[in-house]
Amino acid sequence: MKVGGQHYHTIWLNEDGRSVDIIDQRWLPHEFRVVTLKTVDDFARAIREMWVRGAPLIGVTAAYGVAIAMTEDPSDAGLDQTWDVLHETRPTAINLRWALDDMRTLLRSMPEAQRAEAAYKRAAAIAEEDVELNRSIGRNGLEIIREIAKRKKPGERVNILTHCNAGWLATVDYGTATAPIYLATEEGIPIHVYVDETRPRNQGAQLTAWELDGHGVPHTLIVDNAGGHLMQHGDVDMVIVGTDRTTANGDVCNKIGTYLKALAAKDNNVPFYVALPSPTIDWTVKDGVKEIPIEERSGDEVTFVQGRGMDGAIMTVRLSPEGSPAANPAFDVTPARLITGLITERGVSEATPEALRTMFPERALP
Ligand SMILES: CSC[C@H]1O[C@H](OP(=O)(O)O)[C@H](O)[C@@H]1O
Repeated sequence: MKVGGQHYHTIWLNEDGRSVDIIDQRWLPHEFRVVTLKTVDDFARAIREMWVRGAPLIGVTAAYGVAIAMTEDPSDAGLDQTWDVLHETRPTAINLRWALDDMRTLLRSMPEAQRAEAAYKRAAAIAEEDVELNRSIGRNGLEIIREIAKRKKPGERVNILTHCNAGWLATVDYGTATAPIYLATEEGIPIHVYVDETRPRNQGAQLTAWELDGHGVPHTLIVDNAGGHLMQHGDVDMVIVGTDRTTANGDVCNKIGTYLKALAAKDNNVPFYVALPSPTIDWTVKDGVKEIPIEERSGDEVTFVQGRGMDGAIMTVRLSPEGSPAANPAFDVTPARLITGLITERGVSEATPEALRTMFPERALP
């Protein structure tokens, strides 16, 4: 997407054909920093410390991490070691394991001398596929926004609530939950987005707000706990969020707080949609609450917050007493029963095993 009039992806191969640049999202919205990843450990750190984040982008980053590893040690042992190092970075987004498995399966069947070139080619293809998937999700989600817009009075906006950042910063480009929002804006449909700040990492306040501001999308930043109140008062026409792993039954794992938004939406008859690129479906899992590993991040992310001081410097401050430990589960699972629809690249699916099997017959497990 455009940043200051210049088009960017979130990740790209450098002209040396080996190193990879990323937007280091830890400093947004205050600073736009690009960093170069040159070793497998650089890639692992970037994922683990959330320099890059978002399920699709984590997968693409890992794919390039495998590619650079093949320039260092293209042996089977090197490939397995790289798989292990990158896989242990973050446990919840299925795209990480999907991308690592995709790369290892491809490369294992090849002579070592051909692995590096093939790996970069495949990583680039996965990145390009992500952009196309998101464009399709955008088109399919746009239909929903169009239908809601038809029911609005002249001059009224379609009010959309989103949680965390499932924007172009969570993918290579376009985003998943934001793709329909961008297309609706381009089409001239009057929309407005309520952006959950999304404690504790504040992906909404720092990333989604920055994205929407940069693209002229009307939006209002709200605290995470305001969404239910807004829905009770008819101020939200639809909710659209992303996902880090969706089960074969349609349960959706996403950033912590998503489940509570879905409960409020159900209670107020507000349609709750999930933008779901098919690589984020884990066909091996049925019950999301019981089976999806939920990342437990450092309590410091809860007890400290980063921002820009009055002097313009970026700083981190403590929020709570030193004697108060914090728990920090990074995701939760929204049961399929609370979901109106899954907006995939092939269309909008009900959140049921039958509907997902029908939409992706070649992927569903017997
Ligand atoms: C398009 S997937 C985005 C998804 O990833 C985010 O998690 P994190 O920022 O911790 O990687 C969040 O769950 C988003 O919905």
